[in-house]
Amino acid sequence: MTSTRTPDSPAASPHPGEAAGEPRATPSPTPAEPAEQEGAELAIRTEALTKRFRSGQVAVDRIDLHVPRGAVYGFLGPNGSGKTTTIRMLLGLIGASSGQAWLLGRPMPAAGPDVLPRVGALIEGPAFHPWLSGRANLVRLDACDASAPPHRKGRIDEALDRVGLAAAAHKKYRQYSLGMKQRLGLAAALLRPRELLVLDEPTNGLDPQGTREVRRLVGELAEAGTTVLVSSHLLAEIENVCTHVGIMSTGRLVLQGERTGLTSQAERHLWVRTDPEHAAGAAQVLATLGLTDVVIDGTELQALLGEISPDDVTRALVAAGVPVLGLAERTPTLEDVFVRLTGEGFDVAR
Ligand SMILES: Nc1ncnc2c1ncn2[C@@H]1O[C@H](COP(=O)(O)OP(=O)(O)OP(=O)(O)O)[C@@H](O)[C@H]1O
Repeated sequence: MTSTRTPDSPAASPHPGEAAGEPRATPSPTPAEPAEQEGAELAIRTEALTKRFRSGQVAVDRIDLHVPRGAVYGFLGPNGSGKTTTIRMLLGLIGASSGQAWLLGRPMPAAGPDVLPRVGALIEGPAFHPWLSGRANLVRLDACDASAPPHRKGRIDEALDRVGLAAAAHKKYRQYSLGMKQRLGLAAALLRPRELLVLDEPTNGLDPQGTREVRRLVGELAEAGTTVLVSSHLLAEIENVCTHVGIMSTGRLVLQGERTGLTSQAERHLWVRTDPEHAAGAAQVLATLGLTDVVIDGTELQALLGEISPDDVTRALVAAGVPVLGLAERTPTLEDVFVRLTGEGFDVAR
């Protein structure tokens, strides 16, 4: 289950699997690692942040995250690639084995008490009471937040409304579907304005309509000036709403930057559709022209275009007697970039 944990509340005890006796991240800045300043350009920064569990597994391997203020940063990667572990370190819920992290320009976990009230989070972990209604759970969470602004009732109703839970507000939490639980977690993160929102897999358990709503909500929050870090193992679900992305693969940050820049550098793809009798012949034509990585999937073909123009491909196919039922240059997706970088499908788990 994924629910919310407000980082305002005291940090959780170390994760059960956390390595004991390991060196932790230096909590306060040293002269060699100067503190970032309030108002720093980056809402989140890490330097060689690393987590090694007691099992010996390095779940997060020296990552340097750069999340600019005002960005919607898609923190992407297959299941098990280290996203949640990173987020838990960022929020001070588990200690780092080495490396350093700053939130809103302040070193973590040392500055947690100051900085976490300005950060909303949706992350894994039990936080809601099963026998209370969704609304009563929010009232309870809000009451624990000493720095919450007044007018609690209005804020709670507004948060429930924003995530589409107004009608189910009085239902008991244990009767909520996974998607409703997820929405309640989001509502808790939205109880008051935050400078930074950290959402771990917010679309988990949501139907396509719920996923669209989360995307819209993230867009609205960003427009209002909130920096949002949103993690997902479903690239396509989230990539369109992101201004920046960081992609994890087996604990390493393999790619980071502005989303449009990352895909425009990727290689051009061609998609062709023909009839069943001509698919193999079409593949032959593409290969002869110099296209690479030609893949046939029924009557559809995909290939890397290189420097060849789609018009030349159309002419060559027609000249070879291949019926061209469809042909398009396809904009590479982040998944294409990921697969090319890692040689793995995006849904690979380990
Ligand atoms: N307490 C723990 N002890 C040992 N290994 C752990 C622990 N927690 C996580 N791991 C391992 O660390 C790796 C990274 O896990 P993490 O939950 O950070 O991945 P993730 O990218 O968030 O995955 P998902 O998308 O499935 O949530 C995984 O291989 C996981 O099995």
